[in-house]
Amino acid sequence: MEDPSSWINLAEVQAVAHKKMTKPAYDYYASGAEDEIALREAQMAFKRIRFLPKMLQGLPEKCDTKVKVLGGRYTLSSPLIVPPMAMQKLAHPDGEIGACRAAKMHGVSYCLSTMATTKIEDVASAHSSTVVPPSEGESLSSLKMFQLYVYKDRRVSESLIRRAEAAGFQALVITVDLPPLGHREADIRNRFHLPAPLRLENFIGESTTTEIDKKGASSGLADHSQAHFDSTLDWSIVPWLRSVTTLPIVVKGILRADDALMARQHRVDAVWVSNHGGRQLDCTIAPIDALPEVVSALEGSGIDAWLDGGVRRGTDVVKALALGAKLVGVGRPVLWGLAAGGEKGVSRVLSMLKEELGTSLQLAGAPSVRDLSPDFLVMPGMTPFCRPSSQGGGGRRGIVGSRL
Ligand SMILES: Cc1cc2nc3c(=O)[nH]c(=O)nc-3n(C[C@H](O)[C@H](O)[C@H](O)COP(=O)(O)O)c2cc1C
Ligand SMILES: CCCCCCC(=O)C(=O)O
Repeated sequence: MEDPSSWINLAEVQAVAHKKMTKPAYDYYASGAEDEIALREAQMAFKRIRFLPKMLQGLPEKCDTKVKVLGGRYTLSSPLIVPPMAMQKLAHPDGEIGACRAAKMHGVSYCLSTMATTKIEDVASAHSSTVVPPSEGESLSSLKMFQLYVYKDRRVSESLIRRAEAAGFQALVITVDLPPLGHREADIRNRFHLPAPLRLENFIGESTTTEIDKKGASSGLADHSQAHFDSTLDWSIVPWLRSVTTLPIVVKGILRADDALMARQHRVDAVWVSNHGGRQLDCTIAPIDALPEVVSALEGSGIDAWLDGGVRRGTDVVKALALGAKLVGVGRPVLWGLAAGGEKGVSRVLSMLKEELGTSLQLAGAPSVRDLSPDFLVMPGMTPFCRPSSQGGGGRRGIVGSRL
């Protein structure tokens, strides 16, 4: 199991990573808040959705995965994104650089966390200098984005934004579902802290103390977020961000249609449906179950809906796309790949997922990700039926909302 090419699914990679990681690091990555209902539910909700595949569609040999995002500004090779995840060197010395390089090599977008163990500028230059060979005659294209936690001292946030913009990041993702930090019992029990020589590199030389690198009485994460993160944010943060940057703004952590409408009113560029991997408020709705309402609140606005949480299979990606997501994030499996095999491990995780996505599109009968729609799915509690059209050609499908 040492050789990434021997892995055949994402669950297997987690088992390899588990053996290699220290308990506090593994627990920090794997765990959710409190009883971990939201964590489990995010995955389970995908499994309750069924496909109604179309046959004999005259598909191309390889289905097209290109997507347009951020109001059509960018055409990307893949709908996949690595969401922001803190402290990637806890997994492997390749850390954020290994993960962003592997993502770029697969045409997968990458979002860097504020709480990284590698400096913004170093990640940007590693990403820019990664040369992607054309794949089947086509050049792969993806984005690099920066995720922001808003600090009580706005000068800290402003300086992070300016550094990210200067370094060439193409969008700013603001996370709105933390703080305060969720109640993560494993981290409290382990008195989680960042082991030396790892540091939160974006704060070196800044006045912000990090707390995370000292073993305290409880979780260093909770200490840091309580000391520095602004827990009083409201929608006025969007105009403030606009006053600091011209980058597209993505709001991450939305689960409700009325919040999506507020995002629309504030003209954000994308709404990222997420429950933070079940690490914040426990017992939240699964992101995939929240997606349809958010998509309908954004309809006609040109604002993208993106999604993450519980994505572990190509079929999960297809389901999210069919329900209207433009980008789909895969979180922990990337960390498991990193822990188990560094950059090569992340590369293997992304290649398995891309392969599963390609196969699932073909089996579902969709020539491209843009051809997907809810029509390919049977949602929980609904019974599919097919009836012949009155003209006798083809057939029309409907969904009866009766309970199974
Ligand atoms: C170890 C870890 C660290 C994370 N750090 C951040 C972060 O710094 N910023 C953020 O917005 N989300 C963070 N998240 C949440 C992810 O961006 C994403 O929403 C979540 O992992 C998706 O769920 P999944 O792991 O089931 O794919 C983190 C998640 C994990 C597992
Ligand atoms: C300072 C600690 C806040 C946690 C930052 C990382 C994160 O979002 C997570 O889920 O963990």
